[in-house]
Amino acid sequence: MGWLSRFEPVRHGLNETKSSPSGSRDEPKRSSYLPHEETLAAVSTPAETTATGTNSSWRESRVPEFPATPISGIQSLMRSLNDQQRRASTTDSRIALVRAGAGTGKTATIIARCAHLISEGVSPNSIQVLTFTRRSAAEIRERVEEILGPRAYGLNASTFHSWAIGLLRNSEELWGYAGWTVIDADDQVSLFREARGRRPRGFPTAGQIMGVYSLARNVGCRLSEAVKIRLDISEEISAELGPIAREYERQKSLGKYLDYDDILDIVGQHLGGSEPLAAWVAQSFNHLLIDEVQDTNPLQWKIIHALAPHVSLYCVGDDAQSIYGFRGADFESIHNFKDALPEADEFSLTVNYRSTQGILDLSNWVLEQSPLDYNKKLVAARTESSTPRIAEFISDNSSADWIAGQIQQSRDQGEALRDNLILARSGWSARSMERALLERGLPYRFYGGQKLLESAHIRDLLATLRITVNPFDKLAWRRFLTLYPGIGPVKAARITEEQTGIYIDTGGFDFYLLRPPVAILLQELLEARQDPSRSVQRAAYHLIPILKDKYASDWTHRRHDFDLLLELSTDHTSVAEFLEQHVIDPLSSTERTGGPDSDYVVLSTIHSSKGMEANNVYLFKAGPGNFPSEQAKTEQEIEEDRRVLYVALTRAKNSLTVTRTAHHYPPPYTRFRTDFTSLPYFLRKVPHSLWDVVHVPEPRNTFNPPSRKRVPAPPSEQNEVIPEDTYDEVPFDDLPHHDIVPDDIPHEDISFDIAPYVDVPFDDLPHHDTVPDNIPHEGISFDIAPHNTVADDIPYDDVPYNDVPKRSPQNQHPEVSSGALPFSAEQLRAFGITDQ
Ligand SMILES: Nc1ncnc2c1ncn2[C@@H]1O[C@H](COP(=O)(O)OP(=O)(O)OP(=O)(O)O)[C@@H](O)[C@H]1O
Repeated sequence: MGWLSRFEPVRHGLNETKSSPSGSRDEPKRSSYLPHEETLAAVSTPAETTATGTNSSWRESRVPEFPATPISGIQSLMRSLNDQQRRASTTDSRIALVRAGAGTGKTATIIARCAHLISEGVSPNSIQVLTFTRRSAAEIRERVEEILGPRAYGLNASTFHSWAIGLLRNSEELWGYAGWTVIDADDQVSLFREARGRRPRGFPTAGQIMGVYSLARNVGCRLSEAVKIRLDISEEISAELGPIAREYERQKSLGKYLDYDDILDIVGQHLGGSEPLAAWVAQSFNHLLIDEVQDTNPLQWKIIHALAPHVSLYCVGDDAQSIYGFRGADFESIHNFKDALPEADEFSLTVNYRSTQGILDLSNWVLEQSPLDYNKKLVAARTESSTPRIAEFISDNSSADWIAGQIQQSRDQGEALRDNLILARSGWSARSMERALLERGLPYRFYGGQKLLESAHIRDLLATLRITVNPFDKLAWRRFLTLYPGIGPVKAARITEEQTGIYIDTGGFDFYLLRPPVAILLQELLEARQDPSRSVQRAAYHLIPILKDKYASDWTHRRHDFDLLLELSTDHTSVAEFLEQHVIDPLSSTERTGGPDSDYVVLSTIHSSKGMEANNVYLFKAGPGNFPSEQAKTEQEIEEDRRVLYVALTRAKNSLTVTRTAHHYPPPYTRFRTDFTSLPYFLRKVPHSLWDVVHVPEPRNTFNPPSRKRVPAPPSEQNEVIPEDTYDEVPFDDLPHHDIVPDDIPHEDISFDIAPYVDVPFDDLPHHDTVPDNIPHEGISFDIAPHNTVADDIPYDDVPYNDVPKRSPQNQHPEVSSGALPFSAEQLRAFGITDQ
């Protein structure tokens, strides 16, 4: 079958052979997250709706749904735990905090906790685990199922956002966001770009404004305070950001959009504002378990706090692994746990089962250098020894080539590729590593890179589907219409206004006013709204010829993504659900490559590597400027970067190799004119006993500046950084990826791979307009690196800043009737949440 024929009219559609996401097993449908009909019926009984949320009400409602019977899986699990873990996982405390260091078995303990509860007779349906990544939610669920078998089916484990959107969706009449579209960071930036308008050079970019606005919402501070933390701008400019945020909110309301921040904020505000509502929501799960609690931000805390009186709360975390401060995570929340919830019992786990003592010694040393007292000295249970290695290179490319060579050698000696984990600070900084792996033909999966649904060709296709779910989605209309030759932004905006107006008046579109191809596709998609795979097929069938032209330069690379998209769509029962789930929990485009048994190297950003471990870990590009990052200015930011390094080091089981590059591209290719010796650097004075220096002969075919004055320092000096005077001008043609930039682009404006740990949408990069559309943007960065501008997982508005209006019926779209805070007594009564 030809490739395009997959997208031709379906006779034997994929839906006919649709299997459950977890395979052929007849898996009971996971419980919907929250108040659904049965729950509503149940809470309508006065005795229960008046639950006050005291301990006794929690205990009374904890009626076992399965008889407690011995299960051999649980017995052997309990035997495999140490005393501390066993005590922590079987506690009777209603509120518990397990605070422990890296590799001490926190994940093992939360899994054991779930298994213990179920074996005691608690229904898996009434256990809700909240995690920070889809991967760890899936891991917890799968491992509990491995231990207990079918008895564990129905355990709820999801990310905070996924859980919160489930809550909004399962009782839409109450919350009032039916038909609203969840938008991702790219769409947010587009709205901010419009709200920002034509401001002069030097004014914060749309991405930066979005970043500070999100920060304000997450930490609950005023916008102007967030600006002071994040941006170095005058008060006059800062004052202009309030109206921009207000306009953003207005546009969101008109387009019926929810951003990431809205999802948690709406839930947090409502639960925090109404105890009966919190009690009602908590009816769906008697046990709430939170993984990585150190990464919760004030909004997430608000939710936990509101639910705490009504459930058994079990939290695990490690303060030394708190690395999400940039999106509002409160490092102190774990320290203040007992103040917030005095009833809590604390448990600690102190023995590390993952790493050799040599690896832990280096990790411990890194924390010991901190002015903060982490009070963590990891001790290995393992008796084998290994000493970490440091290898220094003259360029990132030679470092990447060497790592790839090491992995290839180990594979030749029979080791699995999956035994190797390569860690980089950002998707951008991992690029040269990807190139080296590709060159050697080593399959890899990349965690934390560009997400599938973020790529332009996929967004083009999905825009079409989005209109059918939310006819007011202006961003989607415009993206869809401008795909067609002859329709520019102005015409697209006119058609959008026209059609949304018609929709408000008639509840449908006027197809006669649209061009035939547009009308046909739209009509087909409207009919297929309950069939996501058919929708994807139809949209692909119509649009692929257009997209093929639009992305001609790298079409062969992009076209396979449509297969993946089609595969993903089969896991869902409606287009709305499909679109939403993949915005909430996006899948990296490489996460699904290879079959489940295929062997591949794992390449990950450090932030995405939480909870991972591997026999051999390579920390790529750990030089000055990265640890801490040059963008880390405040003490808190520097400390957070120390913890990022700590997370990276503690992923290693048997061997740990740190690489760094002594050379940085000189001006004019970057704006880095810094003397690197003057930068703070966590690994500058590492005692020689803690690592072995590997002297690597410079490999062939790597970036090698022609007039370089120095060779890598001899081993004795390798803990020192080579001074800046060794950086010579590097001709453009020696820069990696230079060949993707055509000759007519002004090369002076371009550098590559040098924007550490930022995911700035291409269109937000300065100079982006110097690069024509047919150049693959992924390969290009410019010499800017705003610090963590785009956070990918953040929550909405308590209006911590006075200048942005509260969400209320008055400032929403005419059709919208709810969203006001808090719910009225009438609303609560109507939904059986209260009876008076
Ligand atoms: N009691 C035990 N006996 C043997 N191995 C154990 C025990 N507990 C945990 N382990 C192993 O130790 C490793 C680390 O465990 P786990 O991932 O649960 O730690 P963690 O505290 O969640 O780590 P991190 O926070 O660093 O991701 C895993 O390989 C796990 O199988």
